[in-house]
Amino acid sequence: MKYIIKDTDLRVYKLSESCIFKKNNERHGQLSNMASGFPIKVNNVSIKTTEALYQACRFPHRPDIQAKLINEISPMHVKMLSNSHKIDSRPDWEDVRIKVMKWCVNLKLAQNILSFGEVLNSTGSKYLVENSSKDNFWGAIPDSNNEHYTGQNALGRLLMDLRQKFQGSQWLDLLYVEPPEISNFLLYNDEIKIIDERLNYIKSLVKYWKIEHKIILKHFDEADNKFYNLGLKINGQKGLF
Ligand SMILES: Nc1nc(O)c(N)c(N[C@@H]2O[C@H](COP(=O)(O)O)[C@@H](O)[C@H]2O)n1
Repeated sequence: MKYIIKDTDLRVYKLSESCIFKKNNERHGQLSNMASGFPIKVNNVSIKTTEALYQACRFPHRPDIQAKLINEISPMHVKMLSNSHKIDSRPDWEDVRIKVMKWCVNLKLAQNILSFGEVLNSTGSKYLVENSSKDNFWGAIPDSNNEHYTGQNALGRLLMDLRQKFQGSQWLDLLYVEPPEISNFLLYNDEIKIIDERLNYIKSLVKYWKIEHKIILKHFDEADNKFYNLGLKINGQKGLF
């Protein structure tokens, strides 16, 4: 099922059917954009959280603000800092923010495919819902008993969509992340292009195999070379896995 998000779309989620996430250190907290441990690299710039990446995308024409957001350690401070510069947001921000968020969470998975993939898998088929006290756009607001959550839950729905793709047969395609189709998608004045993590994924598997199975190392060395050559050939092309 696809989670197409429309502005008028309020939904009600039952606690018993949902994985509710809020704080990083609570259950399912790793689904939050504020969660650390899922670093991202874009145009060779290291970014600590999806929150920092998402907020930096508000200001493509202000690399100075992007740098402040990216260098900020606390993701909550990132959000507050971004809020303080809201007036400088790209003029079409409201129209493009869902596409940007989708790209951010895709990248979180592509660059942390085993760890974040495990987080997504651990939620089974439950609804994913960001618990927010006041934001019923990205999240959903609990009732007084914390039993029902009402909101558009845009972030949760993007994550459910991502989980569904991750659990499908084409999941390796998620390693090939195309930028959202929007103008001026820039980091530090440089255009953000396709991010292809397929070769890195293969290398990480080969590294894992070498550590875990030293005894059959020579076979994997041979495979490593083959994969590496394959990787060089496939670099930049879609759909070859
Ligand atoms: N931790 C937290 N506190 C809140 O009050 C929130 N609204 C959220 N939601 C997250 O904030 C990001 C969206 O920011 P904008 O409102 O678009 O500036 C996004 O990561 C939501 O998941 N989180």
